[in-house]
Parts: sequence; structure tokens; C-alpha cells
Amino acid sequence: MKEKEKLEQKVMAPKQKKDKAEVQKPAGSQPPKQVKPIEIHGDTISVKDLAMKMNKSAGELIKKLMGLGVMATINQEVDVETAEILANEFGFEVDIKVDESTYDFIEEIEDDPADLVPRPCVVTVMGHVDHGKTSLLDAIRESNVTASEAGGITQHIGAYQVVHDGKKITFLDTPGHEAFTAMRARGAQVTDIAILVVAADDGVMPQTVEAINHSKAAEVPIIVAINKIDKPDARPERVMQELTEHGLVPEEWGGDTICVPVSAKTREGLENLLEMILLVAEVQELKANPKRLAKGTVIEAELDKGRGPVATVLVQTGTLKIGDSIVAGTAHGKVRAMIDDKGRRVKKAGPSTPVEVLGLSDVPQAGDIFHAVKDDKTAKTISEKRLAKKREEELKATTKVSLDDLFKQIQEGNVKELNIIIKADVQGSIEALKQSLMKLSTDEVRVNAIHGGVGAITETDIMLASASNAIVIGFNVRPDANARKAAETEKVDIRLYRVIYNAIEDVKAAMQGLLDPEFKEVIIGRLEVRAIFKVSKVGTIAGCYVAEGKITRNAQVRVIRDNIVIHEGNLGSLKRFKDDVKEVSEGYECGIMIENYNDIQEGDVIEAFIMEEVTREL
Ligand SMILES: Nc1nc2c(ncn2[C@@H]2O[C@H](COP(=O)(O)OP(=O)(O)OP(=O)(O)O)[C@@H](O)[C@H]2O)c(=O)[nH]1
Repeated sequence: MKEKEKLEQKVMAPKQKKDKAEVQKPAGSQPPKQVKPIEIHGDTISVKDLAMKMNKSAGELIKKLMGLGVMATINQEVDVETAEILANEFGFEVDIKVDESTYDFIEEIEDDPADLVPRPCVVTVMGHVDHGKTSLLDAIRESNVTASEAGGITQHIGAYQVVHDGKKITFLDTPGHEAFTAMRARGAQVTDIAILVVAADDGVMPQTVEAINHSKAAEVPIIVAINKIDKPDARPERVMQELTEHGLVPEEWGGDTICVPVSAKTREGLENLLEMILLVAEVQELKANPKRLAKGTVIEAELDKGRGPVATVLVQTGTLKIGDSIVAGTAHGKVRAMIDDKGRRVKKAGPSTPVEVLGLSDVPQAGDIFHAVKDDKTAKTISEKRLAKKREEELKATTKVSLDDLFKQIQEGNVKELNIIIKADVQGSIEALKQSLMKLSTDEVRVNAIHGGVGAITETDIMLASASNAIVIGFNVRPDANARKAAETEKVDIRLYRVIYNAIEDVKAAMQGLLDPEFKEVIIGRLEVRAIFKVSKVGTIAGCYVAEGKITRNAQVRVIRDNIVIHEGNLGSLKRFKDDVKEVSEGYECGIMIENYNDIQEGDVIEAFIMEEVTREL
């Protein structure tokens, strides 16, 4: 194949998407394949468009369609399966561009390697509370303000750039791994390097460990800034020792973790830190194509009373220009104005540049991907399609990995690694659980404990689980209210245990597809027995009044006499007058029979309940 053709094919059919198309191909005999692929976006294509793609007349297609028993007009849409059969008839191969994500309907541009040029690295600062993240970010920013920009530093746009040794570095201004992981959960990968701030007088603390694990899960390299070295009780060596316990071995001790002692207060070591950032960035060989339409991520966004929706975006590739039509998540618009981190109006923004963008129709969410597209109409159409799809997906509520369907997902090849987050009341339990769970790894599935921490399950744990497709195991701890809510929206599986053995057995069973669903009893109604009818050969029928709730035909019942449960069993029949019914509501009367039980009496109370599948609590 000629080079150009090869490249063309690569551009037209990125690998991942091609696999998807192949899966969807109808089985059975296929006509001989032609090299020429055509793309179909979405679920349907019009006869006219399909004809154009194949350079055929619509008439030819309509004739073929008639031969296949499909009566179609030139503007009619045909589904992809039909399009595929048609295309094959004409000797074409269809590449169906379907992306499962909500944030799609955009054709990804594949860059010509010749267009790629080095871009600044993007840095996020993480660390334990009060270890000096904000102080460090401020110190770096202030140290790098030139006299001419002095007024600009009050401008706060969620990210800023500094220049060191003639090279730019972009800092994201929302410190903390929470923001970082929340973005990652939305599919945005913006950080190239994580700066882990550890106070020299305090050492490695729980959130330090969280930050380490969140960075590792995202496969982002970590540079440690040992902060507050100006303090008399600073003990950098101890920090390094503690870091080693968490898998970060300092370079000085033969490892590969760069540790830089700094003080945000005296600004000592800041130059060195910037140097190290540039060093790590250089190894990463970060590149982007400034010549293409821009693509990036929304860092933060708000509705400004005077200016309308304002989004701070980080351009990751391409160049964003005034007048560009853009889509960001489900918002769209035209770039009306751009303001850089120094508060200056700019006309364009290249790779790794943060800018505030005015002109969107709506406020996008932090973590939304934005794209510049060829015109307003395209932007609007994409945002409408995304909105429709979002609504649809909200209805469907896609599920992440859960123990209940783990086996199915393993069999389908969707899961090769089972990521687990462990929260427990004491460190010892975390270690014990971690060791035992990791031992469950098989040839098919590797079990990874990606994070462990002491304390309640928090929203941050859920976001990490969502971003890493992990399940959360709580041992003697509970999720807090925010975590429960987040788990529901993010569809993260939380499992709570009081016995380590049970947790391990559950994961093991889930991996083998042997996990039994667990049920919880839900009381749906309370009935009073008001009359008894003994029918020979049939049994005892209780005439009841539904005092509370309802009773359904599939319910189970409990007979209560003087507050003592005397029988529990299935309902044999449920009737209103002579008719069998499915359900009787509060305030109505009904006749019931209980399976294999005839000893019911007037004055008994009947509790109706159903068993509902639940998150297990062992
Ligand atoms: N002596 C000294 N104090 C520092 C240094 N860096 C920060 N501090 C102080 O430590 C405290 C916490 O600093 P912040 O920058 O707010 O810490 P943070 O990590 O951003 O805290 P959160 O945003 O609350 O998580 C403040 O009182 C700072 O003045 C330092 O290098 N030396």
C-alpha cells in the first residue's frame, strides 16, 4: 500500500473505533472487501449522503435498496446495518464511528507527526490540608510576575503560566487531588505532573497518601515538594523516610522520586522546584499540534451577571481563536473574547494555555472537554445531539463495575483488573484486606488495591472509584451522606463489611460468578383480619382490611397475634370479591389465603413484605 493511502486509512479509521465497527458487522458471507472505507457517524445516514460518500448516484442506491426490499427516497435515512449491506454491495467497507461517551459527536483529528511541536507541561499541586498548597502556588506565581504585569496578578482564572529558563509551565490553580480526580471522573486528563506538597514539620498524612494514590491511579509522575523547611522543627529526612513507606523512594536514596525542599514563605528552593518540573516535562516529550482546531478541557465555569457564561479552559492542542465556534460538553457558542491569566485580552491561545472564554450559550461543567469546530451550525448540532443523548443516558443509567456483574464483565472481556478502594477503621485491617484481596488475582483478573485509608468513605473516594472503575470496600466504616449521594449518581458499588473473611469471600465469589444477590425485607403493608371463612377442600380465607400501605400478589406475609409472629410464608391467593387481583391498596378490603397455613384468626394482623436486592451489609 502506498504511504499516502496508509496514512489516509489511519486517519479515516482510528484503531479503537475500527474494532467497534468490526464487532457490529453482520455475520455470514461477506462480499469481497475493497480497500476503500467510508465513515458513518451515528446510527443512521441518508441515502443521499451515503451515495455521495461512495461517489455513486442516489438512483443507483435506491435501485439496490429496492432489490433488497427497501423502498427509500433520496432523503430517507437508513440504519447502519442497511447502509453496511449497501456499501458492501458497491464494494466499500463501512467504518461506523460510534462513541459510547456522552461527550462525542466530534470527529477526532489525527495529527500529522510533522505538525507536532513541544508544549508547556501542565502541573497540579496536591497534598494534605495546611501543608501549603495554596501558599506554594501563590509564591510561584508572585515570584514570576514581572514589573509590567504587576497589576495582573489579582486576576484569578483557575490556572496560570510562569516562565522559567525561557520555558513555560502551566499551573492549575485548584489545588488538591479532589478536583483532579473529579475531572478525571469526567474523562478529562489534563495534568502532566503532580506536585505533592508535604510539610517538613508534619510529614506524610492521610491526604498525602490519598494524593499519592490518586496520582498513581492516573499514572501521573509525582515530584515531591518538601515544604516549610524554614521552620525550626522541619525534618525533611523524616518526610523522605515516610514517603518510602508509600512507594516513593527519593532519588538520593536510589529511587526515582524527585524531592525538592522548599519554603513557600521564604521562597527558598522554588527555582529548583521549577527546574525539576522542566526536567520531568522534558522526559515526557510533551507535544501538540498548534495548527489544528483547538481542543481542551474546561477548568472551571460560572455564570457572570454582566458577561454571561464564563469558562476557564485549558487549550490542550490546537489554537483557540476569537470567532471560533466551540462546543464544551452540552454548551456551544462562538468565542467572543478571551482573557489570559494576567487579565489581558488575547486573540488566540495555543497548547497548554489557560484562557477565560466568553461567548458560550450555557455554563459548562468543570472537566467538560471543549472543541473548536468548523462553524456555528456544527457546534449547535453537536450540542443538541449531546443533550439528547445525555437525557437518554440519564434514563438508562449506565453502571460501573460491581461485584454483582463482575463475572459477566470478566467473561465479556470488559474487566481485566478489579480495582478496589479500601476504607477501614484501623490501618491494620486495610493491610490485612489488601494482602488477602491481592492474593485473589488470577490469570484473567488482577486484583489491585488502588487506595486504602482510615475513616469513613468520602465523596473523594467515590470519585476516585468512578474515575478508576473501582469498587469501594468499607470495613467497619460507613459512607457519609455526600458519598452515598455520589455513589448513586456515579453508579459506584460500595460494599460494607464487619468481618474480613466475608469481604474476601464475596470478592472471590464475584470473580467466579458465584455471588448470590442479597435481599432486604421491605414492609409494604399492614392488614387487619376482620372475618374468617373456612371453605372445605380449599382452606381458610381471611377477610382483611388494608390498614396501611398495600398488599400485592407476590408479597410474602407474616401473621402477627398479640405482637408475636406466629407464621411467615407466601400468599396463596389475593382476591377482591370473587376476582383474583394483583394488588389491593390502603382502605380496601380483600380476601387472602396463605400457602400451607389455615390457622389464621379474626383479630390477627398481617404484615405484607417483599424482598429487595441490596448492597450487602455483612
Ligand atoms: N513557615 C511556613 N509556613 C508556611 C509555608 N507554607 C505555608 N505555610 C503556612 O501554612 C498554612 C497553610 O498554608 P496553605 O497554603 O493555606 O495550605 P494549603 O495546603 O493550601 O491548605 P488547604 O488549602 O486548606 O488545604 C498557612 O498558615 C501558611 O502561612 C512555609 O513554607 N513556611
